[in-house]
Amino acid sequence: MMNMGGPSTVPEVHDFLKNLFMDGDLIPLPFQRFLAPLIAKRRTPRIEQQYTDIGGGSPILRYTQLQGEGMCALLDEMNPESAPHKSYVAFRYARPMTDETARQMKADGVKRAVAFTQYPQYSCSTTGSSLNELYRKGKAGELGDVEWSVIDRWGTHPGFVESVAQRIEAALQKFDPSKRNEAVLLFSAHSLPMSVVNRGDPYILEVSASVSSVMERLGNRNPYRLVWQSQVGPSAWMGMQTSEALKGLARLGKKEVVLVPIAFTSDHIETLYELDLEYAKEGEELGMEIHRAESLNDSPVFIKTLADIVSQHLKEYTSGKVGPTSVQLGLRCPGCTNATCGQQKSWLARAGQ
Ligand SMILES: C=CC1=C(C)c2cc3[nH]c(cc4nc(cc5[nH]c(cc1n2)c(C)c5CCC(=O)O)C(CCC(=O)O)=C4C)c(C)c3C=C
Ligand code: FES
Ligand SMILES: [Fe+2]
Repeated sequence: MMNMGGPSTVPEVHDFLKNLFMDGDLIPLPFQRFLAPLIAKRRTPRIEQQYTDIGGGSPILRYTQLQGEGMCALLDEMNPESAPHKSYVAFRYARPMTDETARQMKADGVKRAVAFTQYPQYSCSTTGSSLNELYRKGKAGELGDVEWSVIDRWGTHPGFVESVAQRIEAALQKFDPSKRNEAVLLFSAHSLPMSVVNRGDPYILEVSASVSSVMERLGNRNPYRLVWQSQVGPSAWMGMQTSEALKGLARLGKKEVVLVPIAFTSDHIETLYELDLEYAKEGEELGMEIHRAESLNDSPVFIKTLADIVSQHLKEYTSGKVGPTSVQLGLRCPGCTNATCGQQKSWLARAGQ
């Protein structure tokens, strides 16, 4: 289960940020090895404070382990032919990282594995970075003799759509019935730098597709927008910004809003800090009633969905109906200049043979 990860405790914030700024697939910096530790150090106090404010750390490891265990228990029943199933966590910027997990898998004698991204929608800055890391470890011989296949995106899977829709329905229940159909559904996703969007990254399209599917499932009863949050640094990022959207809606007299995190499956600093603390406060000052759709976290419908996605993948891969990755993963962004992306794709495409 691949994801970015988060610091489980406040003292882990610095290493998390350092690993993040060292990632040239996410943030290409000149003199990366030199600049990354400096930027990380400068940002650490502010981000430490944010993790302190949300209760002392990120819950992502706890939720990922819980989701993985629930998923495997279901898979043992659904796909007895490949049982027993075991989940491992491979985070990009926090422990357990890819190399640590690879060592554990080797020690356990794993011969067949599915690299399952936990980002529903694909971006080269997120899932792509995790796959590039997997490729580097594979090339260095750290992964042992494992047959890999990849689940690289699932943002319109009916189970995912259903899980999000149920969280939105629960949030809508909090409004007075007279206001319920007027509430604006404000889907919010982590933004991307325009430099990434403009090289042809598929993330914006895939997040939009998730939103359309969820709205269709909800019967399009509420007006909605997709907006973007968590810009970092001075460059141009995809907009409109979530905080600006809230102010704009207040100005237009639209005071009932449901905030819906759509690009992360468990709580993290962005839901708990930005959405709940910052925007809720802002909204209150603007006289708004804002409720947040809960993250999927330990949702049983979502855990069943994870099992369904893997079950279907295992069956289709084993029968030869699909290859080791999606067809879509095979195409590099038209503006890609990162040689690792090309090597990663040919390594993964051969991995199942
Ligand atoms: C699908 C989600 C995410 C995308 C896409 C994404 C792209 C992206 N992020 C940065 C820079 C930073 N992101 C930071 C934190 C962070 N990012 C995501 C998710 C996505 N990022 C999460 C879940 C988190 C936080 C982890 C948590 O526990 O909440 C940070 C560190 C925080 C900070 O310093 O403000 C940076 C930096 C870029 C440049 C980028 C696309 C290229
Ligand atoms: S940046 Fe998208 S394939 Fe390299
Ligand atoms: Fe990010």
